[in-house]
Amino acid sequence: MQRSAACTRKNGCFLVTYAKVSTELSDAVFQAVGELSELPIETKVQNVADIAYFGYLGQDPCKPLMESMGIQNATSKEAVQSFTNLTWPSGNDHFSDTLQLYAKLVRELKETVSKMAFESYGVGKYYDSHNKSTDYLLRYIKYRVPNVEENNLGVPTHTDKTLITILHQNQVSGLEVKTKEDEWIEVEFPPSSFVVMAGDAFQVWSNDRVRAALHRVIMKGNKERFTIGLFSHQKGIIEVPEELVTNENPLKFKPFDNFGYLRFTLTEEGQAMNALKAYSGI
Ligand SMILES: O=C(O)CCC(=O)C(=O)O
Ligand SMILES: [Fe+2]
Repeated sequence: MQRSAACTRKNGCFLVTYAKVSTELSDAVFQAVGELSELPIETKVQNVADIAYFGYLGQDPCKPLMESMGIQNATSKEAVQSFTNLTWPSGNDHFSDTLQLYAKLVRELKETVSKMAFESYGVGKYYDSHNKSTDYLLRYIKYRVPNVEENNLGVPTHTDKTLITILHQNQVSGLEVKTKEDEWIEVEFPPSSFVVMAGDAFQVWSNDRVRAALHRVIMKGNKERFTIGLFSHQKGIIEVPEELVTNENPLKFKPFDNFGYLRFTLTEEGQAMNALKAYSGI
């Protein structure tokens, strides 16, 4: 299998080296979420959310290898603090300081990348108002090593429902991206690298110019895998900028409610792979 060509614009993602997150911070954040994942299950299940996947997920028979927890509104100091109070009632300043700094820096990366994307399409004037209405969810995802007779699928094939997802992993690989030619390619994360991935909301915003990355996780080897992702969603309604609607590329989507869509994808109808067209296609 090729390993270098997974993250390309054509596949809806790219790899960046981001030195603002130092090796020390990266190690500290993986250690912090490692400790979080070791807390008793009774503590972790208290992380409930209005939208299921924003909170604690685990023991799912469809995804038995995976467990995850989300910190909603993760770039707000108060939100990280109240998450920390929930999980460590006697306090854990090291956890909240580490997570806050990490979320702030990865958010800056997301902002830089989105601004560049807006400018490259000649619609930079919309960037500020778009940026103000972004919601940030920070999640860790932990994958255990499968038992001998178990399937090694960590996360089944999907696109994210986000505008942009930014992923960072410990040393253990497993993420695969599907090309337009229907080939699966494993993503290699060099040190200090992050995967920037377009989600369905970005596909809508770009009027189908950018395709949301189709991806999955396959566990290989005998080490557990951790990923930390910053998942950004749009509050309010996304309208395709009029500049991106042309005779050659007519409007493909109705005004799009990102959170409404997220809820829709958790319904039976929305579990279909063509959920985006079903929800918002013209
Ligand atoms: O763990 C990964 O690399 C990807 C996780 C993922 O695709 C997701 O949580 O949406
Ligand atoms: Fe994903």
